[in-house]
Amino acid sequence: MSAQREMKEKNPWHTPVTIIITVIGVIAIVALVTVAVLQNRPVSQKYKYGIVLDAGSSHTALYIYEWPAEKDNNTGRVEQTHSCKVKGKGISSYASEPWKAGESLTLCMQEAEQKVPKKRHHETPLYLGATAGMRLLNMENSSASDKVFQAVEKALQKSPFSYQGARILSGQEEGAFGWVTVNYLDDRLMQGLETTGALDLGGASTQISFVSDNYDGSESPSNSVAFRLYGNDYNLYTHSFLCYGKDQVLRMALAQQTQSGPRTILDPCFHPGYTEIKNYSVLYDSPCVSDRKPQGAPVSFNHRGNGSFGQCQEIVKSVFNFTSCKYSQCSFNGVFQPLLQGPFGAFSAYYFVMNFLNLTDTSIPLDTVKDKLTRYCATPWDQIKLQHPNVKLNYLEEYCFSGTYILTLLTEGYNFTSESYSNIKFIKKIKGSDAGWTLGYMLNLTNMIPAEAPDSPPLPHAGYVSIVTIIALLLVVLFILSLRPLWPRCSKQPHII
Ligand SMILES: O=c1[nH]cnc2c1ncn2[C@@H]1O[C@H](COP(=O)(O)OP(=O)(O)O)[C@@H](O)[C@H]1O
Ligand SMILES: [Ca+2]
Repeated sequence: MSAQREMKEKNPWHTPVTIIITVIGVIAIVALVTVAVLQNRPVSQKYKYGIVLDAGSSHTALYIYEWPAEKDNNTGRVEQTHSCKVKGKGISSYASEPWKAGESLTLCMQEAEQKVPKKRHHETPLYLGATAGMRLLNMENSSASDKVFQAVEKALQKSPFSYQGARILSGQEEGAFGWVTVNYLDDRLMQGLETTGALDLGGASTQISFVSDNYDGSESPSNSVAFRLYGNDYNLYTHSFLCYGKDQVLRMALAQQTQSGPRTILDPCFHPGYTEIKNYSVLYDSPCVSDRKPQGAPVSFNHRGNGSFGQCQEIVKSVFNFTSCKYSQCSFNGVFQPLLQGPFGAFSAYYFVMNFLNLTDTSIPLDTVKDKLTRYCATPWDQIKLQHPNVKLNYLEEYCFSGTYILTLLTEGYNFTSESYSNIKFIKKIKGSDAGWTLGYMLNLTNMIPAEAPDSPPLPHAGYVSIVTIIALLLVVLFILSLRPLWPRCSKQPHII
């Protein structure tokens, strides 16, 4: 027998029994690990969708949200994937021809059908929420607002999505859901971090919402919204000022200047050289000013600008009432407001206006901001038009007024100081999703923010797989070692024979 052959015969690894056992063992381990990996792999990307229509006073916008299908309950991973701006004005402007309100939504609804995968259509919830424009129409003419809703419902019921209803949000809901959106997108809720206040400026109303340590909801309970989210309790202060959106405040400022029924006004909130003929009946056609329409006024007036920030601010201040406050402290119009606290995100028209004016940087001292706005307002209208040939004139003419209103609302109305002004961030989007009430509204209606913190698996996926693999390998080694008593017997057998 050669030395080589002897070695081979003595090597226990080379006996058929051991080889078979080892091969079976290895196959078993490979199978175990494969099953563990496959079983625990996140399900290949399947998404769910939700659609919210924001029927604002000035226009309607459609938002599509998306989240991983197996995680809808707890992970804070809902994102906006698409938005569509409905052509034309807000639904409340169709009071005299309601069917057009429904029709106006068609293009965006068709777009949504393209964007959401077909097999998900039937399970995709679709909501419409209307804000201050419809609140005002409902106050003014509730049958007209009902007809607008009927028309809108009819259009939305035709869609392949799971239509969940159209309704007017209360001011508290609008404020609170805006706050939920901002804090959800910033991952502040799940992690229980200090929250960000929300400032929303619309065309017909404006909202302020924040958590303040010295507010427990007992003073002015109508301004309080209590939440339990991811195991944390929040006592949110929120208030919505109807008629204090920028379009309605502009009406109030013009009403203030046309009380005597003049044929011409020289408006400091508009640029020098601006001149437009405006109709009294159009100006006063809103519940925010209708009771102040001057008797015996002519049909129209010549609206001329003289561009003075200081004088404009005086007019804007006159739309706030500071005379009475029955609470420990107030913002304006006798509305309770606790001490401002923490950072704030200011979105919607706050952002559009301040972004246009290049004033989104709140580290610039407030006095410098005012100086810049003073210079902007004093710039002749012709020059403004030349500098911004691509900006729609109906927006362009109002930025001096809107900028003045925003600074006045923040400082005189809400009591931001030159110090706390820097706590404000003017924002449009957070991580790709628009700041606004729509996301918070959908998260609430789909129960996607649990009251209690979700149970998280004790190990991350990779850790779990590694541990299973290591244990399996250990078992193989132990198994092979356990066969040791067989080794000498097997190798001796040929010698016996
Ligand atoms: O590009 C823009 N520049 C200036 N203002 C804008 C722009 N886009 C939207 N806005 C304004 O933002 C406001 C949006 O208000 P919205 O229609 O949401 O009313 P609501 O929230 O009071 O119901 C309106 O005043 C609208 O004119
Ligand atoms: Ca709005």
